Amino acid sequence: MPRLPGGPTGLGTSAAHLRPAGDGIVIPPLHCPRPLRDDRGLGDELDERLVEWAGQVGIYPGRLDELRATGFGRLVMLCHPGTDQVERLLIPARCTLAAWAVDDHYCDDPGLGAVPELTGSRLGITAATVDRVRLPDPFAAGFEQAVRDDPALRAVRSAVEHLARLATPVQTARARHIYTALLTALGQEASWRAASRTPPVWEYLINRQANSFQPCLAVIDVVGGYELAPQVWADHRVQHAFATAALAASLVNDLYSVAREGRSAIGDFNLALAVAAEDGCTLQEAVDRSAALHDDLMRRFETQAAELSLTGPPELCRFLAGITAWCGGNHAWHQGSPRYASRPTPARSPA
Ligand SMILES: CC(C)=CCC/C(C)=C(\C)COP(=O)(O)OP(=O)(O)O
Repeated sequence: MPRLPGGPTGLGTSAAHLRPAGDGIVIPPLHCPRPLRDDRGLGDELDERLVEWAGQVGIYPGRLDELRATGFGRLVMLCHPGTDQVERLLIPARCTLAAWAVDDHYCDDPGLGAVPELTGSRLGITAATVDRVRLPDPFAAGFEQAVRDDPALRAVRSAVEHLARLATPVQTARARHIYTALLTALGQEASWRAASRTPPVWEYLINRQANSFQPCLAVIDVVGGYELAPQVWADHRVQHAFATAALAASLVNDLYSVAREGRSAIGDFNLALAVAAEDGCTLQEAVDRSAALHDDLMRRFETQAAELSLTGPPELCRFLAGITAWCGGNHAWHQGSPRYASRPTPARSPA
């Protein structure tokens, strides 16, 4: 693991102060861009619309006030500064919330019905929902009934349908593919949980590469109203830069959720917990090493993006700038969302 660097430097570097993460753990300042906008009114409007949608599909029953306060709409407002069109921003907002709902309802939160023995089976059905699987009759009816009966599946289907209305077929296929890889990785994590096993750091990082914000980054051009051509997307250098940024952004989540995941009732995973187990160091040292890895990845992405932007087509430059903006918004959101506050999350609201 890289050692802790000397702190953030340079233009656009976050000047975040040391932040308590609970139990006396402190998150060091991270090398991450600042968000390009913070429009609270727009974030609130998106949150209201998301809560309305969540109520319709039935996710987070009894927790809609907590959901509003978590601010997934605010996250999308911060991460996609190129538009203030609510309907357009609701496309990634629904996809993001549906992914989080699958994670919470199936994997992480027994209060929302997560049962470790059922996780693999549920994720498989989710993948079929993402992929619009078409079964021959009479079996299709059973699958359709399962989707109708399950709030997380209803959310996934609705989010992907909304996406497909705005996205090109190429973009929709890309999003479906990445979403399915996320579900595979959630299954890998579920097997660690079932075996009460903390993975070695290398295996954790393989998982976190796909169990990550890749599905959010993959729709940046959809929100922007342009299309990254399939041959550009398939370029291994573009894939590398994309994966580097997605992993860095997911390590931001790991850092800010150390306290939350440490007090999980069902067992949860993050890089610092894996590092502490492997290296036998304190949790604070593991957090510092995780932050250093985040910073290393962000700098790698900056170099990769700069090189690709020199020679790539305009859409690629725009996409890479979109990833940078997304990372800045993601960091700002994690700093402020009550989901990651060291205090317990707000009490449940009535259904
Ligand atoms: C938004 C999206 C694509 C989410 C899918 C997976 C997911 C929920 C994350 C990458 C966030 O990480 P984690 O599961 O650790 O989230 P929490 O710390 O529980 O908020």
